[in-house]
Amino acid sequence: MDATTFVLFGATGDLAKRKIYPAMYNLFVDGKLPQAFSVFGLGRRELTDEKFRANVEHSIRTFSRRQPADGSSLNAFLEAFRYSVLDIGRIEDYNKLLQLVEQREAALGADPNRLFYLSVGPEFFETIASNIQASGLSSAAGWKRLVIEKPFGHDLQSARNLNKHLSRSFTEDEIFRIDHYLGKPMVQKLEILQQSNPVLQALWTNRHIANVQITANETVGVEERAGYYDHVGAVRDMFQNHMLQLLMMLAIHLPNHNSTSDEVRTKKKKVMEALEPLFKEDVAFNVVRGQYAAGEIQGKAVAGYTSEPGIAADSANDTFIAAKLQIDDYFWRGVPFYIRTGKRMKEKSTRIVIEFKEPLKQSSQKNDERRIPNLLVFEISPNESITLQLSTRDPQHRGEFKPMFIDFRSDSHEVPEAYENLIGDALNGDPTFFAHWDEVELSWKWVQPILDAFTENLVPLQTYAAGTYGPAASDELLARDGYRWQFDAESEHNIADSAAASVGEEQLQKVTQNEMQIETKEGNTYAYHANH
Ligand SMILES: NC(=O)C1=CN([C@@H]2O[C@H](COP(=O)(O)OP(=O)(O)OC[C@H]3O[C@@H](n4cnc5c(N)ncnc54)[C@H](OP(=O)(O)O)[C@@H]3O)[C@@H](O)[C@H]2O)C=CC1
Ligand SMILES: O=C1O[C@H](COP(=O)(O)O)[C@@H](O)[C@H](O)[C@H]1O
Repeated sequence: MDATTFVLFGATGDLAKRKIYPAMYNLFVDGKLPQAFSVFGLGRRELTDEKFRANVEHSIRTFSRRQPADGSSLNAFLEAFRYSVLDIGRIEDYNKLLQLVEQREAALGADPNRLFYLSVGPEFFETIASNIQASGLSSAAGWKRLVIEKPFGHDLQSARNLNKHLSRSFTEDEIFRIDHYLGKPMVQKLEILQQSNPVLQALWTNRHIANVQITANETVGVEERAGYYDHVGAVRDMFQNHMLQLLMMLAIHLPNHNSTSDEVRTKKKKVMEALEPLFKEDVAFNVVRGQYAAGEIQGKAVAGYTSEPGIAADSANDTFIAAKLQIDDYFWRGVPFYIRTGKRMKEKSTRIVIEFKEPLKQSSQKNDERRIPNLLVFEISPNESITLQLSTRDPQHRGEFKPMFIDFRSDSHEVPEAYENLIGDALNGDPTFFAHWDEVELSWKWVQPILDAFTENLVPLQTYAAGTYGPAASDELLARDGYRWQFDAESEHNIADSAAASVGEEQLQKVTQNEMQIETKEGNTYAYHANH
């Protein structure tokens, strides 16, 4: 891997502490950092190198999925870290930084490849990019990359302005826009699973798929981010970026060979271009806008959104959004995609559910409660799993339809954090799992009528009690088409619970992480296995 100087703006901030340092440490343990590697942490606070390293160590000990086995390997890692005071608006600080960086590169005999990571508020992105260029930090003979955190713009116009500004200092190939959902291992697996699996390839069309449901539910509320969140809401915070990226990753059809990042991006762009546009007048019919009221989560009473510290009592900000989208192309025409995301929901779960069409009509009513749909479920977080729910019934006795589950679960300790994948890719110069400008622009373009409709109050703000699955209107959005949200905690998503529910608790013989056996009253044994 190329020698790299990692220049971290916002080195004293929350993201660096909770995500970036632990991710770097895990890359180091896995031997995925360059041999010649230096980190320059930047912030206004006065810190010595020693204090900075102690802070980094603390963050690793608190947040890393792996703990240092011995001091010497941790010290070898920390040796790469240096701190420099820098005020983003002061060009002199960049000039001073350039000297320090050059000295370090000379000491290591390393090529001047520089990765600039902007872990600061979005109001600073343009100034930093300009000052990096003006100071000469980016004009050395090596490569330069700009890794930029979200949010990328506040609406379509501001995103375009930001991109125009950044492109004065960095080319598109040099800009790595982080969307941490793209770093989640299960999201990355979507691409590989589809490419290497003829079963999935054959199923991935409107001939077999009835609808797709994409959920990102959180139990947390606004936390300490009132100032930021009350201006963005669920639509900007989650929907425009993470949720639409999940949609793109699910809906792309890739060629039968290892795709290049250009191929992936081109196909993702095609998905966005084929999304049926939503007109402002139609938003109320296709989009549900919600805000949490007081309620209870896991037995604990929680406040409503407008009673949260820093939120105005009359705030109409959305903490929940659900929407129906349609992709008008050969593969997906006629398949509704339902997307929802919300705070203070009943459970933390990010998942994609594919509901297949029913070959056997069990009932003339699509939304008959007894119906057992065939589902493929990608559980993205907090735990990773892939579950195939098959509708079946005992062939001898021709009883009721029952679900049968084939379930794969990953060992959570072995699963890398999203930031590990993304920082590793940025160091390698692989842009596959970063958001290209075309995707970002098309996402904002699609979302803009929703923003306008919310601003003009064309969509009623529905309240939902904290600890639920959102407003009733979210269920109605699907019920209208004869569907319902699948796999919520109170439905069949726990393999053990659901197996017990389907055959009777006393018959459940054995459930391990990857294997389950059920013996029915008739003496039939069903074994369900996870396939590694
Ligand atoms: N925290 C999170 O979980 C997530 C954050 N993000 C994004 O990451 C970015 C950083 O967020 P977060 O770490 O939470 O923010 P914090 O407020 O915790 O940290 C901000 C950082 O910016 C530095 N900073 C602020 N003003 C200046 C200045 N004028 N000159 C130099 N440095 C400055 C601060 O350093 P100092 O005070 O020492 O000057 C601090 O290191 C944001 O874009 C956010 O949207 C994205 C996803 C999740
Ligand atoms: O980007 C964001 O994501 C988090 C949710 O991320 P997850 O990895 O825990 O699913 C969300 O809480 C936050 O509001 C948003 O800015």
